Amino acid sequence: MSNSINPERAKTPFGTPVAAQVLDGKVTAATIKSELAVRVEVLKGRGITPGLGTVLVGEDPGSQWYVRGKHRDCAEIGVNSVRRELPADVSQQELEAVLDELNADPGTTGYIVQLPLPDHIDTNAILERMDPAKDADGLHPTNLGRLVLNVSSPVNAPLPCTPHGIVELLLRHKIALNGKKVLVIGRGVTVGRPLGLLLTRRSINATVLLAHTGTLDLPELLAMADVVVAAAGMPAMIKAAELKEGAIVLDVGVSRAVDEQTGKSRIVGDVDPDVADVASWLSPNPGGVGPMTRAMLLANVVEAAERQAGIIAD
Ligand SMILES: Nc1nc(=O)c2c([nH]1)NC[C@@H]1CN(c3ccc(C(=O)N[C@@H](CCC(=O)O)C(=O)O)cc3)C=[N+]21
Ligand SMILES: [Mg+2]
Repeated sequence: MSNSINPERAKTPFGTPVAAQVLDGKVTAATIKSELAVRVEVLKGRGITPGLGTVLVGEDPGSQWYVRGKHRDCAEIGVNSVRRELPADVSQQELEAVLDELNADPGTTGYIVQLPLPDHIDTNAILERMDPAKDADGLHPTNLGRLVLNVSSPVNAPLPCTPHGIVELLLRHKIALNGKKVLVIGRGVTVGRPLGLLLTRRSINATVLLAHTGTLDLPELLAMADVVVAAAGMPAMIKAAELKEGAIVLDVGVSRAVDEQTGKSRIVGDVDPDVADVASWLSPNPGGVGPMTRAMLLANVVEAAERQAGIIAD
């Protein structure tokens, strides 16, 4: 972090920069996991053990790492998990046959297909092949459709994990978005697009600006945003000087860089570290939205099992 004082910040009554408060995804995810563990016990008392299936195609080390983490998370809250690993050259038909097995397996109450899939696979056809009642990512077209129709909630259908994690992270820090201008950067199907739908619900009531690579004047939008959600995957693209004083900033993008000193790979977010000098709240990366995404996956698995057991989630 630089030592220079942002000139705008220096004009505040405080005179010197005050570091942003941390939107701590690690601590919040741990709280959510302990709440879910109680619900898992209730299900087990009724003879139902929730089970997550993961489907991993190919040997990308990053994807392998994420999937391992998901199984660890399940074990922590008493959820069973099964792993299906397929070679990178698996055919569409073979992959669909695995989904059919998981759809039919009563022990698998929810599952995910780790993305991205290899280019020769039709990803949308795969997502559509899933049983929407077992869709732990909330990415089946039926569940995305329910989000558009505003009938999804934990009661009726799963929500996509990262958008839900972002909303939950804000709620649990008592940050209300009613009437606020939220700039979402990135229009991907897993984050930006569904997040816009979630934030504009009446219960949250934000005004959403959805920016993307075709956006012409991003600085103009950044200057007016009360909240910025950076999900572009462009290292350190959000700079302190572009932001409104006191903005709330969520760093979602994940890029990797090799540390010159250690030679180790490390995570680089979309937000420049200097942003901590002007933001009122900042989600770190790592330690922010990533752990929340994983917690919301667990929530989807538990809620799917509750729906299957006829227990209504709240
Ligand atoms: N079907 C599917 N569902 C997904 O949810 C999905 C996916 N495919 N493909 C890849 C992305 C990426 N993703 C992350 C989840 C957790 C962290 C996470 O917990 N990160 C840690 C640090 C991780 C590290 O140190 O490498 C953190 O932010 O603190 C990151 C990224 C889920 N994804
Ligand atoms: Mg993170």
